[in-house]
Amino acid sequence: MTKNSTQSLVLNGQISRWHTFTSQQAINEATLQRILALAEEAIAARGAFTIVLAGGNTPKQVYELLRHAKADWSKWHVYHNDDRCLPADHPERNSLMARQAWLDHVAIPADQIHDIPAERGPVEGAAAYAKTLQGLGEFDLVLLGLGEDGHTASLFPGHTWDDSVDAFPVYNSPKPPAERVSISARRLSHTRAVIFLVTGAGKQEAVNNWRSGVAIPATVIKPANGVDVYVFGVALN
Ligand SMILES: O=C(O)[C@H](O)[C@@H](O)[C@H](O)[C@H](O)COP(=O)(O)O
Repeated sequence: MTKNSTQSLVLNGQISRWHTFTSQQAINEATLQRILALAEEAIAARGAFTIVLAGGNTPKQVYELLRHAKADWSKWHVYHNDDRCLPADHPERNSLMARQAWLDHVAIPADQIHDIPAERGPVEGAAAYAKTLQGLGEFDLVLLGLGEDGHTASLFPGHTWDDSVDAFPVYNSPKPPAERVSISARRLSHTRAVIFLVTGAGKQEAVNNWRSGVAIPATVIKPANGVDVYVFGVALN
């Protein structure tokens, strides 16, 4: 048995389904299988699969599993939900992590991998990415992480963000670096599926707040089909 339970909640207008796993391997494998299943569905239905990647450390092991997966990579289109305003080859860049762990090792056409040009700075990078996203319909899957303070993507507590645009500049991020580019909450919510990947005791307080109705930034992600939250090493009190 690799999964403990699934519970559904409706809080702050967000539908969330909580899936707890009994090991890091189990949560990684379940995430991999769900991504591949959603890709097959999307490609069968619409001839393409559009995925928006999470940054940070948590998803890296899943990206490493994707490196060895069998998929019709020619139909995959990859975006990022945020990135840090650092040089493109900086080890802290989310896009570099995804390329090294996975994208450099599979045959997704180069023009179907859309890094955020965050090296151009928050304003230019956001404007360029908003152009990249223009006219793109519903995403098929958005992967998201959760920060200890309840942030997701680069939507931080106490910040305001412009939901009239698809991508926006971030300043004074409490998680270094201070300057970033993020897809907006509204645009991240325009998706057929969301998986939050949440592991480790450090996320316990954020999960407790989320599940007790505190409007942490993760709660602004409100796709019509709700969000799936995959957790390991965090108690669902
Ligand atoms: O640029 C980033 O860091 C991410 O966009 C951020 O939202 C991340 O997903 C969370 O902070 C969780 O990070 P970990 O997975 O490293 O805990």
